Amino acid sequence: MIEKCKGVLEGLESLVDVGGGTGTMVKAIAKSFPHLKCTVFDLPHVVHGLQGTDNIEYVGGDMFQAIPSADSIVLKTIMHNWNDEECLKILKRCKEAIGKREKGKVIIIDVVIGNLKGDIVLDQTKLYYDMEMMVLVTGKERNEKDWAKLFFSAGFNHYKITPVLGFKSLIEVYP
Ligand SMILES: C[S@@+](CC[C@H](N)C(=O)[O-])C[C@H]1O[C@@H](n2cnc3c(N)ncnc32)[C@H](O)[C@@H]1O
Repeated sequence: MIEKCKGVLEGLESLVDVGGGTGTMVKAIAKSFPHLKCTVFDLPHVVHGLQGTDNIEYVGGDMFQAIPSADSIVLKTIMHNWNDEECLKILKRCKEAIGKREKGKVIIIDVVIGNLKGDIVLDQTKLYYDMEMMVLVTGKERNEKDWAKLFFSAGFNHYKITPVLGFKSLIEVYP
């Protein structure tokens, strides 16, 4: 992500990685963007006892209740775990977290089915994950139309999909 989409994070002052686990991705981002104030947000038992740094903070909580406020909210491989109703709740909490910030956006890293026309292997991988999500959790993989419906229903205004991360894409969603 840092190699291929550095511009996505440029100019931002703060970032929250929702469902960020123990902070693997945030540590890499913080290294490349030392002035970016980063928060790793995950369930309390996941972040319990983890030590932050000058620009990394760990916060425990529930993304369905409230998400810490920031310029950018990252959801990496989160949304495909949840059904549409649950995703709508998460996106609404993201919108509240961005508030009226001028640079505010949500950055989603996830599958977009059918956006790389002609790549059969990637399409098959995406559909395999769709099946996995259906069987293991309440989630699914989504095509652009599914994503757009969620974004607009949650009150977002526009979005941009960049298919640069293998079978996953980076989606910027703006209030
Ligand atoms: C599939 S993992 C993705 C982890 C990481 N973003 C990645 O891409 O490797 C989902 C993460 O969401 C977290 N999570 C699940 N429910 C949550 C909730 N209600 N609030 C905050 N985090 C949650 C899990 O603890 C886990 O770390």
